[in-house]
Order: sequence, then structure tokens, then C-alpha cells
Amino acid sequence: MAVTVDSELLDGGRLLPLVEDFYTIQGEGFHAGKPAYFIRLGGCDVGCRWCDAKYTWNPKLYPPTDVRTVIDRATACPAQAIVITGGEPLLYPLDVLTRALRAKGLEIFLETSGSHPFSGVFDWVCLSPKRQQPPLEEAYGRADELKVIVESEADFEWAERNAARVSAKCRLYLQPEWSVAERMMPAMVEYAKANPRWNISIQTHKYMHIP
Ligand SMILES: C[S@@+](CC[C@H](N)C(=O)[O-])C[C@H]1O[C@@H](n2cnc3c(N)ncnc32)[C@H](O)[C@@H]1O
Ligand SMILES: Nc1nc2[nH]cc(C(=O)O)c2c(=O)[nH]1
Ligand code: SF4
Ligand SMILES: [Mg+2]
Repeated sequence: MAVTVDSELLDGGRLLPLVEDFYTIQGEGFHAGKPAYFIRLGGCDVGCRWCDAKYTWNPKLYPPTDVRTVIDRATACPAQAIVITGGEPLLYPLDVLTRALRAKGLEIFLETSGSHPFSGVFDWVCLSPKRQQPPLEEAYGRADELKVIVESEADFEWAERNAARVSAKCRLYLQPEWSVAERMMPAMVEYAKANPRWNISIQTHKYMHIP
């Protein structure tokens, strides 16, 4: 699916297609368990078959929203960390939003497929690579955390191919695709035990029944 990004319409990132913003617990990866304010942007052209956020894909459903309204809501709650996700947030210029959040003393985390050029300032980048639209080279260098979704055993080899490209300090996670999590978990546990650079990430928010 082609996603057209009209940066004039977005006024250089002062406006962004906001799907939703909410205060919850980061459910996945290195920061799992940490309270965080989520900002979810609309639009994604990657098209993962099992995506749990398909409602975000069409950016036209989400009119450009003044980032100041989101920043005001984020700073009005006790959150110390912000997660910027989507959709694919790197479709948009993120400097205005992220610099304003940083000026408020907030930690800024990014969830991305890495398939579009970087913009913005981040304290933590979670790179979740997708075969059908792989990360750009710069994304591997920026990743603090590599989170590979495992749908079948073939994904272990894909995980290793990605791990070979990230920096030495990057944390490595295998996360089961939600609909097959129970079935895949034994093989994932064995894989991590045999290859202990890898950690297991599960989508804990789905067990907690929170957003
Ligand atoms: C909805 S995506 C949005 C950010 C970005 N487009 C990306 O894919 O990283 C947020 C995270 O959820 C993961 N995810 C999406 N659907 C999933 C599923 N069915 N099971 C497990 N993880 C999933 C993605 O791989 C990504 O790490
Ligand atoms: N609680 C919670 N944690 C998450 N971590 C990454 C998410 C995402 O959709 O990017 C997500 C999400 O949707 N909810
Ligand atoms: S890249 Fe992220 S938002 Fe886009 S389809 Fe895949 S999981 Fe969903
Ligand atoms: Mg999610």
C-alpha cells in the first residue's frame, strides 16, 4: 500500500496524523513493565499479515493534529517515558514532537520497523525488522533493542541475519506473534537457552488486558 506523506500539510511535523494517545504500561521488550505515555501515529506501508494495529494503516483516517495538544496531555499525566509508535512513525518528521517532549524532561522511546529514514531524538530505539520491507542500514546502527517477531521456526534464521547488523550493545529479543504465541513458545525458549544472546519478549499488556 502506498502511503503519501504531505510534509507541507504536516507543517514540518508541527501537525501529525494522530490515531490515539494513552497512558499505559510498556508491555514489550527491554522496558516492559514501565509506565509510559503512548503516542500512536497513523499510516504504515509495510503490511504485516498479523499486524495487531491494522486500524492505523490508512493515514487519511487520522487528520493532522497539532503536536502541542498531545504534548499537553502527555505532560499533564505522571508519565516519565513516552513511546512513539504507530503505524510507522518514521514516515513523518519527528523532530518537532520529540524535541518538545525532551525539553519537558521526558524519556522518549521509539517503536519502528526502520524502513524509513530517521528523524527525531530518542533515548531508546526498538527496531522490529520486517522481511517484506527490511530496515534501512541506518536503523541497525540506531537500534538499542532488536525485537524480532517469531511466527515460525524459519524466523530464527531471519533473527540472526538482523542480529548480525546491529551494534554490539543492542539487546536482542524474540517476541512471539500473538496468535501463535502458545504454540511457538517451547521452540523459542529452547532457542534462547541454546543461544543466550537472545531474550524472550512477550506482549505482557495483552495478558494484563490493558491497551
Ligand atoms: C504495531 S507496531 C508499530 C511500530 C512499527 N510499525 C513496528 O512494526 O515496529 C508495534 C510493535 O508491535 C509488534 N507487533 C505487531 N503485531 C504483532 C503481533 N501480532 N504479535 C506480536 N507482535 C506484534 C511489531 O513488530 C512492533 O514491534
Ligand atoms: N502496552 C503496550 N505496550 C506496547 N509496546 C509496544 C506497543 C506498540 O504497539 O507499539 C505497545 C502497545 O500497543 N501497548
Ligand atoms: S510495520 Fe508495524 S504497524 Fe506496520 S504493518 Fe508491520 S507491525 Fe503493523
Ligand atoms: Mg501494540
